[in-house]
Amino acid sequence: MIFTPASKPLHGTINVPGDKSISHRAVMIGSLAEGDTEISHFLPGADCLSTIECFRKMGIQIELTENNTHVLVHGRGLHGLSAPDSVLDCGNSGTTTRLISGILAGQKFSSSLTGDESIQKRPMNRIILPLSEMGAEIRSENENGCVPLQISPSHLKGICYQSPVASAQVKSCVLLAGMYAEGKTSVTEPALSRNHTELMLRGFGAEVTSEGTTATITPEPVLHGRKLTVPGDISSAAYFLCAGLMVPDSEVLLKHVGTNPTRDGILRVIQDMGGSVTYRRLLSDAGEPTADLEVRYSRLHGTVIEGSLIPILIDELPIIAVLAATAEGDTVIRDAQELRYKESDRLALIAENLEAMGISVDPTEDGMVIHGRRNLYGGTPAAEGKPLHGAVIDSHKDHRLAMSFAIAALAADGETEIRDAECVNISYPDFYRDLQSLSE
Ligand SMILES: O=C(O)C1=C[C@@H](OP(=O)(O)O)[C@@H](O)[C@H](O)C1
Ligand SMILES: C=C(OP(=O)(O)O)C(=O)O
Repeated sequence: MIFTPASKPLHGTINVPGDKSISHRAVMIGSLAEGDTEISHFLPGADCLSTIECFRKMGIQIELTENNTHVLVHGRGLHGLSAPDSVLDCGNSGTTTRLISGILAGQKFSSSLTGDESIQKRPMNRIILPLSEMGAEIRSENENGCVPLQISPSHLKGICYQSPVASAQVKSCVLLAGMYAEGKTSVTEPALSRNHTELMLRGFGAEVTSEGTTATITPEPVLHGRKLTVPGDISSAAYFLCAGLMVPDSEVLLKHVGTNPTRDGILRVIQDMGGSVTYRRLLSDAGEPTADLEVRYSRLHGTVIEGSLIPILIDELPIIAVLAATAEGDTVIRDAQELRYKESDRLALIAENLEAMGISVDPTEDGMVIHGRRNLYGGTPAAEGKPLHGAVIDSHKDHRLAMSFAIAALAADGETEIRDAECVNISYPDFYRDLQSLSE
């Protein structure tokens, strides 16, 4: 797909699609609840649809309406899943694979799960190890620490797990398995990752406590089906936040964005870089805060992004790197080695693609230094003086790279071609339509 530079300021309002993490969890926890769960503003991305298909295969009736953004889950209780008659396909979704494994470890039936080419390369030992410690029978079929995974019934016992990584998927997997264990289960992480599982389990009636970076669950909760509205995904809003900041004289309003403090690292970084974002209409539902975010073009400078900030902006690092490329001075990213284990090696591909667009980048083992070119950006959206060069970008079918470089193309001095651009379907099916709407 071909992208052209912005020829005028971006203006408009985006109804940000539902949060991917929360959409997955609503289907999973709703399936294990007693009675119906009605989910509004569900994200109809391919990843969340994979989660729905997996639960349908285990006997849960799930109805989709309103262009798949309204979901009715007929929950069957904590022990109401039935044995799937074929392998569970998690598609491209790490969240589906890791969270569902925790649930499957507690079932009285055997199951196997797999996913696409990218999922087959992603590390699963990070969940196999703690689940095995709980007594689960889980193994990687090819003994390479990846899917396909085989899970057989077993007796689980609660553990206190010290996770070596700040990963919400690992934490959630262990907590979900903890619902079926004997005794309490707790997970301590090196830094706090997104806490949607803890908040949602609590909202459905489970006893889950959080103290610092430790979350603890009491087993055998009775979960009650409920109505919930999924906040807009800050990871999707991120592309338009950055576009609005980058293109001179732009002003964009992003509606009903989730601003949970375990997800809002990008807003902290933008503030640190000198960006203007105004919060309006602040609301909160079951512990999940939301706001309308108004973003304006700003003259940005480089910053340092490291430590406990990393897990709270992990999926936004590709677009933050693009933003940094258009800022004045250097931006340093450290402690982000986790980015190598996503849908692609995002650290390598961010650096490679920014360089293809004329930005000088010094890659490191756990991050990079980006030498921003803001000083070359003349302060008008005209093609002359743009900080980046148009280039051919290989997304490696990674949705976050495709979207990040579609935004980079706005600040480039010629056409940019993005390969496999349709992969945005994973987390933001209407991304290109929404992007286009800001230039009309
Ligand atoms: O729990 C979740 O919903 C997610 C956790 C993060 O992964 P890790 O747990 O691997 O950090 C994130 O990158 C992913 O997009 C969604
Ligand atoms: C890493 C991501 O998702 P997942 O781990 O669920 O595949 C992502 O959406 O950027």
